[in-house]
Amino acid sequence: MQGSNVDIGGELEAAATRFGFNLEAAAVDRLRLLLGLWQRFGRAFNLSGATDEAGLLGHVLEGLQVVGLAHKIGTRPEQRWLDVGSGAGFPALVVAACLEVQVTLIEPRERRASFLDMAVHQIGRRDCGVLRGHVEGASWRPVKNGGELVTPGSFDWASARAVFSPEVWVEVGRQWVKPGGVVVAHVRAETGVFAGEVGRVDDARWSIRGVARG
Ligand SMILES: C[S@@+](CC[C@H](N)C(=O)[O-])C[C@H]1O[C@@H](n2cnc3c(N)ncnc32)[C@H](O)[C@@H]1O
Repeated sequence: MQGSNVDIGGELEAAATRFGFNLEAAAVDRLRLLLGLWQRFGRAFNLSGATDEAGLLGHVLEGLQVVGLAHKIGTRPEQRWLDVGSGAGFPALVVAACLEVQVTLIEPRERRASFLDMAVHQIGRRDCGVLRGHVEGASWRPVKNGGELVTPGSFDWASARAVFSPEVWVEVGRQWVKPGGVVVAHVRAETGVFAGEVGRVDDARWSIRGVARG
C-alpha cells in the first residue's frame, strides 16, 4: 500500500502460516494489488466501511482463513466456487487471488459489481465472473431480466460473508453446491459444531467452518 509502514507481505505470509498453508509469491502480488484498489476506489464505489490499511488488512486476513480451510479440505483447479453478496470482494477476491478455482461473484449493487469486475481483470482472473442479482433460497433473480443463469446444485464451494445469518446461509448454500460440495460459514469462535461439518480454521475472533452437502 502507498506510504505504508506495515510489512504487508510479512503480515500476509504470517497469517497464511497460522492458517496452515504457504502463500505463493504470485498470490502476495495479487493481494497487494487488491489492497491498492480497495484503498483507491473504496469511497468512489461505496465498497465497505474499511478504507484504511488496518481495516482492509483485517478483511484480507479473514479471507486467508477461508483459503486455509480450502487448503485443509483440498481444492482442484477445475472446481467452481460461488460467492454470494461479494460486496467489496470478501472473501471472493482473496479466494481468486490465492486459489485456482473458478469463482462466480454475485452482487446486486451496480457500483460494487463494476468494481469486482475490474478487480477480477486486474488480478488476471478472466476465468472468474461477476453477476448482478440476488440469491433467494435456491432461486436466482438477476437484476435485469434475461441476465445470465446460475444453477443451484452446480458448485463445489459456496461462501457468503455477512449476507445471511450463518444458520440460514448453511441451509441456502447447501442448495447451491453439488453433493459432497462445501458451504463455507463465518462464525464467532465460540459457535458450536454444525451438522455435516468437515473442517474448520480458527482464529481468536472468527472461526471458518466447512459444511458438506450430504
Ligand atoms: C454486508 S455486505 C458484505 C459484503 C462482503 N461479503 C463482505 O463480507 O465484506 C452484504 C452484500 O450482500 C449483497 N446482498 C444482500 N442480499 C443479497 C442477496 N439476497 N443475494 C446476493 N447479494 C446480496 C449486498 O448488496 C451487499 O453488497
